[in-house]
Amino acid sequence: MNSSDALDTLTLDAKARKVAVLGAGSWGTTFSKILADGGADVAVWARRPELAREITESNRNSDYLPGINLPERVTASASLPLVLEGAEQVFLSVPSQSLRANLEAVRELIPADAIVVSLMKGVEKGTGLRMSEVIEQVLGIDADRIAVVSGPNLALEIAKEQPTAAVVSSRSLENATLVAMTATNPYFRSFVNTDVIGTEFGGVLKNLIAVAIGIVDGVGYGENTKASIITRGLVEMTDFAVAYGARPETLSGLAGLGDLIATCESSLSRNNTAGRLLGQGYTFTDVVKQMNQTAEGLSSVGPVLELALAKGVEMPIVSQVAGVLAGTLNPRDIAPHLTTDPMPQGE
Ligand SMILES: NC(=O)C1=CN([C@@H]2O[C@H](COP(=O)(O)OP(=O)(O)OC[C@H]3O[C@@H](n4cnc5c(N)ncnc54)[C@H](O)[C@@H]3O)[C@@H](O)[C@H]2O)C=CC1
Ligand SMILES: O=C(CO)COP(=O)(O)O
Repeated sequence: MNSSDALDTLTLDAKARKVAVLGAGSWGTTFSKILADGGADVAVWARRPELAREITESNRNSDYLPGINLPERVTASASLPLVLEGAEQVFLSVPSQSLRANLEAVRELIPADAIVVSLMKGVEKGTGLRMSEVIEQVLGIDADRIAVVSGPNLALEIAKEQPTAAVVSSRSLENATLVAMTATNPYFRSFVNTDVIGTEFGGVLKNLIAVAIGIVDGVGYGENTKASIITRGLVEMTDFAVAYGARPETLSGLAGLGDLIATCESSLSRNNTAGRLLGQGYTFTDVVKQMNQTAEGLSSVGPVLELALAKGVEMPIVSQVAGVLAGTLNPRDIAPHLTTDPMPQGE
């Protein structure tokens, strides 16, 4: 059977029944709720046994999702073998820079046919690899068995069951579809595509533009400045992703424009919040101390600029963000730098 025949025979019965989620932060926990509300039994791995206990016994994760009740189908443990046993799909939601070490610990435990799904939006420092590439390298599995999820997905809004869409991407459309069926419920709808590069880079790059938006917000600039940065930011995102093989339409979809809008507009966004603190005059070190959740943009700005340089892609906004993070650019000076060329540019 070729893959399109296999797709034709897929029915909703093919939804995974038992899944594992590694990482019990705000997104890992929220995604567990999405999967459970879609009908799966979800085992979550939490590093801290006391958090695992709170999730299983009280159906709560009060540090990350205050006020949210989790479904009974979500249970948690600090034991990786227990969580991974029998999982048909394994979702990964740890900070990007910790993925490699975490994968090394689970390499032998992931069930042989399980689909491995990245929920993360970062690139690895030092290698510049996307999360699906780190998964492929460390686990040594075929790229068809790897999927990524991205989109306008602020965790707390989804945990409150506000209607939301995302996109699941895999080189195998069949596997993307299996994951999307499992990650669909009355308030969360997953679409599919096969552009893994565009889907992953959309999530990485919008974080950097959201940091820029936070910075100008913190300075006190208004809507024109922000709209200019969002619009030109989307051009930077698209140029970069296409140079690495993405399809441009992916960047106009949920994983690109969709996520850019959500992250740039919301004070729930940690990247936006980190930028706002920088714009208010806090140093990078102060900001890192104040953030008690992951703001991936702060770690991915360096590797993204290295990747851009390697392909000759100009990223004036991302470069300005790097300047503010390094303390070499006054946040007030970020806005006019939407191009590096003093001559008028074609839009
Ligand atoms: N929170 C959100 O709204 C969304 C987050 N994401 C992505 O999901 C990924 C995870 O982010 P969040 O859950 O939001 O972060 P978080 O900061 O809320 O939680 C991270 C979790 O990983 C754990 N952790 C920290 N260091 C670790 C390590 N070295 N090894 C293992 N676990 C470690 C923490 O204890 C925590 O449970 C990020 O790549 C983020 O971009 C994607 C979509 C939405
Ligand atoms: O990815 C997200 C929304 O889609 C979450 O954004 P932050 O990581 O900036 O909170």
